[in-house]
Amino acid sequence: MSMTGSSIAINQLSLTLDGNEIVSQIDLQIAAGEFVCLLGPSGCGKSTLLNAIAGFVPANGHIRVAGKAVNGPGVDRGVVFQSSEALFPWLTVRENVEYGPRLRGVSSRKRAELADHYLSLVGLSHAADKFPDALSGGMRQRAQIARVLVNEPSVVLMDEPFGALDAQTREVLQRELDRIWRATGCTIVFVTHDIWEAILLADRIVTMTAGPRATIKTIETVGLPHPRDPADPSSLALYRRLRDDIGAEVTRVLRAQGLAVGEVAA
Ligand SMILES: Nc1ncnc2c1ncn2[C@@H]1O[C@H](COP(=O)(O)OP(=O)(O)OP(=O)(O)O)[C@@H](O)[C@H]1O
Repeated sequence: MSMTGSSIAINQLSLTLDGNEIVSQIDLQIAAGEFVCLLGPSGCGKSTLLNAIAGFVPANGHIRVAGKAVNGPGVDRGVVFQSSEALFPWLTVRENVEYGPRLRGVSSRKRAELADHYLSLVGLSHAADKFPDALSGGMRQRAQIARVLVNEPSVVLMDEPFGALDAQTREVLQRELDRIWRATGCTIVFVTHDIWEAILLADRIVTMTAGPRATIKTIETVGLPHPRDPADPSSLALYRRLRDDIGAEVTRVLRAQGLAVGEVAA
C-alpha cells in the first residue's frame, strides 16, 4: 500500500465562472511528491484553481497530471474539503473510508485491509465504528483524509482542511499531515488563509493577486528544515514577506473600492 506522487503542469490557464474570468494566465509546474500551498486574498480564486485541478471546473488552457490532460474528476486526484459534512453521516467511519474502494469493486477483504491501514495512518483506528456525529471536528477531518487516501491518489487537493478547527487541534493535524505526506509520497496542493500554516507545511508557497482575473504573484521556495520553527529568523522573514505581498493585494483592492487609506495587513 503505497502511493507515488504525480507532477502537475498548469499552462496559460484561465478559469471562468458564470461568465466572469476568475483566474487568468496561470503558469505553475508542480513536481511529483511536492507540497505546494496556495495563499491569497479572500475571494481571489484559490478554491476555483484547486477545483479546476480536481476537474470540477472546466479549464481554458492546460492542466496535466502525470502528463495527462485533466478533463474531469478522476481517482488519481483526491479532494479534502474544509467542511466535515463531506462525510456520509449515515455510515460509520470505516464504512465512509471503504466507500471509494467499494465503488471501485474492491473485494471486501481487501477493502477492510485498506481501511485498517489508512485509519491507522491517520490515527483513527479506535473510532472506526463510530458515526461522524460522534466525532470531534479534528477526528472528522482525519476521517476525511483517510477516505481520500484509501483510493491511493497520486495528488491530494486540500481546500482549507483545518480552517474550521481550533488552534490546538489544527497544530496537531498540521504535524500529522506532514507525517502522512512523507509516508505516502503523494503530491499535495493545499489552500489556506493561514501564512504560518503554509510555512510549516509547504515546499513552495504560491501567492495570488486579488481578483478578478487573479494570477500568480510570487512563488517562494521555503527551503527550511522540518519540523519548522516559527521563531527561526528565516521563518519570520518569510512570514513578513508573504504578509506584505498579500497585504499589498488587499490594500490595492480596498483602495480601488475607495475603502482604505492606510496599509492593511493580511
Ligand atoms: N459558482 C460560481 N459562480 C460564479 N462565481 C463564483 C462561483 N464560485 C465562486 N465564484 C467567485 O469566484 C471568485 C473566487 O472564488 P474562490 O472561492 O475560488 O476564491 P478563494 O480565493 O478560494 O476565496 P476564499 O479565500 O474566501 O475561500 C469569487 O469572487 C467568488 O465570488
